[in-house]
Amino acid sequence: REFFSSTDKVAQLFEEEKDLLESFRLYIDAEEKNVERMKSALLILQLYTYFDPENPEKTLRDPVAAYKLLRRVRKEWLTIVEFTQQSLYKKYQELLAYADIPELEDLDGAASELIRLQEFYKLYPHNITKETPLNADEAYHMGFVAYDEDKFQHAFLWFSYSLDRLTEYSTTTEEKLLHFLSSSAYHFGSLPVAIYFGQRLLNLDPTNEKIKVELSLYKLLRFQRTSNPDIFTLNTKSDNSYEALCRGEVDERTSKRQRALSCRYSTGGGNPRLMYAPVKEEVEWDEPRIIRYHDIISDREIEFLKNISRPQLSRSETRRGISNYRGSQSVFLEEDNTVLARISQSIADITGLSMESAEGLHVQNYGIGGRFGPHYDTWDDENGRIATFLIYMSDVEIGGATVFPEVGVAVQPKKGSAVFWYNLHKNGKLDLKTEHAGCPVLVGNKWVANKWIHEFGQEFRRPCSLSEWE
Ligand SMILES: O=C(O)CCC(=O)C(=O)O
Ligand SMILES: [Fe+2]
Repeated sequence: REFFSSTDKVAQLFEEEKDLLESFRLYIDAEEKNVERMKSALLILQLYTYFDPENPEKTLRDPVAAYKLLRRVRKEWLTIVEFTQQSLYKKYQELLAYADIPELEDLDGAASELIRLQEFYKLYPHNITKETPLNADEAYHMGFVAYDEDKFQHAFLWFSYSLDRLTEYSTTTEEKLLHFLSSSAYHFGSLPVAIYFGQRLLNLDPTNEKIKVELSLYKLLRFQRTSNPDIFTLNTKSDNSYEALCRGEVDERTSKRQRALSCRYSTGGGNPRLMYAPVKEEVEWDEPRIIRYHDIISDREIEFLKNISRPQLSRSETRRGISNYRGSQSVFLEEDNTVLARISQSIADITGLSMESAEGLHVQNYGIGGRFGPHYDTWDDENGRIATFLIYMSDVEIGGATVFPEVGVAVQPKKGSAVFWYNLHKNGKLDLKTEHAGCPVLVGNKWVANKWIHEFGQEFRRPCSLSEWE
C-alpha cells in the first residue's frame, strides 16, 4: 500500500473516491425504498389491532382470545424481523471493508513525508501550504505526527499554524494546542516560549494541575540552561552538500565555471544519422564530463513509454531492499518495440557506444517526496556500467533535480532532454566524482528513464587506458 511512492497511485485514489460516494448515494436510495415499505407494513399491523382491539380482561379469561393475541404478536415480530433483515446495512458494511481506502497509517505516513520535505527544503508551514491551506485540524495532525517523531520545531510551527486557524467548527481545541505548543517548545529547549504558552493555558484553565507543575519545572530549568534556540526560525545553514544543491544553493566558483561551458550542435563526430538532425548538446560539467542532449525523445514517445510502464511499476529497491532512500516506482522494459529500438539506436549514435551489452530501459516514476539518495550507478567489477544515459520524461515544477555533490552540479529535469556521463575512468576504475542523487520532488511528477551502458563491446569505441588519470 504505497499511496505516495508513485503519483499514479494518487490519481487512482481520485477515482476510488468517486465510486465510494456514488455507492453511498445508491445505498441511501435503496434504504429509502426500504423505509417506505416498512412504514406501510407498520400501518397494516396497526390496522389489525384497530379492527380487533385489545381487551385485557377478556383475553385473561377467554383462551381463544389469548390464542389470537399470541398469534398476532408472533406475526408482528416476524414481520419486523423480515423487514429489518432486508436492510442492506450489513451487506454494505461488509463490502465497504473490502474497499482499498487509506488507513490511519497511510495518513500518518503522508504527514510524515510532508515533514521530511519541510526538513529537507527548510520550509515553514506557510511555505508548504501556499497553494493548499490546511485547516486547524489538519495542521494539528501534522504537528502531532512531527511531535511523535521528536521533530519538535516543526511540531511547534504546525501547532502555531493550527492555533491561528482555530474556529468553532474545529475538533481540536485551544487547550490542546497550548499544551502542545508549550511542550514542543520545552523539548526543543526554548524555555521562555514553553513558559509563555504554559501560562496562557493556565489562564484559560486555572484548574489545570498538570500545567502548574510543568510550569514550575520550566521556570526552574530556565536558569540552568544556557542555550535558548530560536524556535520560530528554521536553521538554513547547509551542512550537507547534497541537500544544499537540491535547494539550489550554488557556490560562486561553481556558477562561474558553469557559465564558461559551451552549448553547441553535435553530429556525433560525423555520424551520418546525426548529420540530418544534429542533436543540441550542452556541457553541464567538464570534470567529469556531464553532457545534456536536448530534444532526444518526443512527447508521443514519452507517453507511449509511460503507458507501457504504468501497469508494471513496482517499488524501487536499493541493494539493501526497500527504503526511503529510494522513493520511486520503476520497471525495466525488456520487451522489444519500435520506440525502444529507436531510442537505443539514438543513444548509440549520440554516444558512439555499442548498445550490445546495455540493460533494458529503466523507467522510473517518483511520487510526492520521492528521492534517490547519493549513490554510484556502478561498482568496480568486470563489465560494470561504463556510462549512464539519463532521459527526463517530464519537467518537475519544484525540486527533483539530479545533483552531483562531489562537484557541486545540479541538473534540472527538462522533458525530452537527457544527460550522459561516464561512471568509469578509461582505466576501468570508478570515477568517484560521478556520485549523484535525485532530489526529493516537492511539487510535480517526475519520470526518468535510464539506459545503463556496460563495458563489454566498447573496446574499440572507447579505447581503454592504463593511465591512472584517465
Ligand atoms: O532521478 C534522477 O535524477 C537520478 C536517477 C538515478 O540516479 C538512477 O536511477 O540511478
Ligand atoms: Fe543513478
